[in-house]
Amino acid sequence: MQNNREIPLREQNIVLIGFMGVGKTTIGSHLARKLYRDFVDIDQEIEQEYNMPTTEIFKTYGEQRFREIEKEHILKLCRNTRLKIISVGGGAFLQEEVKQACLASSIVFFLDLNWNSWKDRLKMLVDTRPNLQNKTLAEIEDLFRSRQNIYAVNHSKIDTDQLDAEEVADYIIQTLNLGWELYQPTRGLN
Ligand SMILES: Nc1ncnc2c1ncn2[C@@H]1O[C@H](COP(=O)(O)OP(=O)(O)O)[C@@H](O)[C@H]1O
Ligand SMILES: O=C(O)C1=C[C@@H](OP(=O)(O)O)[C@@H](O)[C@H](O)C1
Ligand SMILES: [Mg+2]
Repeated sequence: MQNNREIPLREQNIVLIGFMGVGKTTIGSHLARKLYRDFVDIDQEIEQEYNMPTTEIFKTYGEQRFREIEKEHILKLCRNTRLKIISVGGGAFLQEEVKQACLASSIVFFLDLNWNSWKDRLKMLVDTRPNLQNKTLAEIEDLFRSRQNIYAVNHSKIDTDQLDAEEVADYIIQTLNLGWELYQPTRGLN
């Protein structure tokens, strides 16, 4: 496993985590464009591999199989790549090995959103998120709250409540620039 002490800070992958619908895919693609990096969305990779949407993969093969494929994709990226912007699904950090691999090899940003803001997005999410289907609002709130502890260990938490996706991406870039300059300054290198 690549360890983040072996990869220069400025070249480490950036991994976005957080609950379904907080904006990992949208913000990740803005971030990649703004930083001139490749964007990898793990759900999109899996959907391409299986040539079917996530909902169908869950129905046909089950969530357990989805988690195995998800783990394979993420571990491979952690081992073999740098300079990527990676959006992982909201359940990826349920797997301890995935969480540890990301934290060891990459800079992990937790996109936080409060429940009140999140629930306004439910309608537009439910058709494409199998883990939101056939649940009451109270059950979804329980899932939302119980998932928070898997995101609690991260390198930086971004409060996205008051920001649009582009603003979140800009804020992440400011945070990265501060960290990069502090820990691996470019001044005096040439
Ligand atoms: N900061 C934001 N403010 C408002 N809406 C957003 C924001 N980020 C994402 N969205 C919207 O929320 C929905 C879910 O975003 P998505 O990027 O698919 O989330 P995730 O990948 O975390 O599941 C999309 O319709 C997207 O346009
Ligand atoms: O949290 C989850 O269990 C899931 C989140 C989804 O990704 P997003 O977080 O991008 O919606 C996707 O991986 C799958 O539907 C399962
Ligand atoms: Mg997504």
